[in-house]
Amino acid sequence: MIYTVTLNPSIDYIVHVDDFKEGQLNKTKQTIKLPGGKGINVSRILNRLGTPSLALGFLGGFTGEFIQDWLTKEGIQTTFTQIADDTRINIKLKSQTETEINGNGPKLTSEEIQQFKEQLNQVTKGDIVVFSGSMPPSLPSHFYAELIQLVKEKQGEFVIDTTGDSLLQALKEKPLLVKPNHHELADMFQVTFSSLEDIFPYGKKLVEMGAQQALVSLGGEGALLFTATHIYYASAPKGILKNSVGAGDSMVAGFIHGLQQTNQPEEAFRYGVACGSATAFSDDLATYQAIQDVYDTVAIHCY
Ligand SMILES: Nc1ncnc2c1ncn2[C@@H]1O[C@H](COP(=O)(O)OP(=O)(O)O)[C@@H](O)[C@H]1O
Ligand SMILES: O=P(O)(O)OC[C@H]1O[C@](O)(COP(=O)(O)O)[C@@H](O)[C@@H]1O
Repeated sequence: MIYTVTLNPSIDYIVHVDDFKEGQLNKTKQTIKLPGGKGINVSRILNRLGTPSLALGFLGGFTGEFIQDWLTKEGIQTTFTQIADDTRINIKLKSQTETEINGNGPKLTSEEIQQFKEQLNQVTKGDIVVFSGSMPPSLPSHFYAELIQLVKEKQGEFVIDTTGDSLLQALKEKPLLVKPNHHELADMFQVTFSSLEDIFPYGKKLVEMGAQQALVSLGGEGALLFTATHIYYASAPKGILKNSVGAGDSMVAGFIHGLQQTNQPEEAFRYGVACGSATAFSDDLATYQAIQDVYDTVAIHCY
């Protein structure tokens, strides 16, 4: 079974404004409300690819209900821990440029946290747990480390898509996959990248430090995959950018799906790139058909 863990889900409120002017009254051209949060996005794409998963995390209030209803309608299995506070709303403002305002997240009680941890007891050998995204402020900084230990005790595998120290600490536990984007990778090692080759030593480092596979996404420039033996590069498939929110999560979902289907990292990479780009070319996350259309155009170069 694949479990996705979204500790800090969100409603993604996507607001299109023509010619946004700061400090003035602006009118929206179009608004879209979507269930968000990285693990939830992974579950939604897996579902479209026909790979079942169980979505875990915290949900509360009217915002939590919106997300739960949406996922139920899509036929996604969920066991969210109910919380008293409201799930956050993240604003994605699309105008001349893209601006994001992400909420900090709700308050969690110690009972709610304990209840959530008990969910991980159902993990068994060979299951994959996908830990994705930020944590609400009431969780301790070592929370992911604690959850990873729980999964390892059960002999499960884990994927982690988060940033900074939580990601660095997780590497020694041998994640099946990590997926920083190039900005996050540069921040982690306090460096700057000015060419594709600049990224190579740091991608390799993720593998040397323990990752079984490391995807480094490059937005509209494509992506790199580092394995113990190879470096693969895929330029981004061509299309019209509509909304890149969730592109990274779609890539993670595509990779996991591809790996389950074929057990070939290169093939998993192809699925990952197809899902990421297909989502970037869609208002919501990519549909199955959009993914298939892009899949046929992905070209991979092996270094
Ligand atoms: N403008 C774009 N055109 C084509 N593909 C894109 C575009 N933006 C993102 N993608 C695809 O989605 C993947 C993940 O996007 P990225 O923005 O790097 O992730 P994140 O959302 O985690 O920052 C990229 O590696 C690429 O394959
Ligand atoms: O948990 P975080 O890091 O605050 O990110 C949450 C945001 O990330 C998203 O999951 C999108 O992530 P990506 O664009 O990286 O795929 C949004 O749905 C959500 O608003």
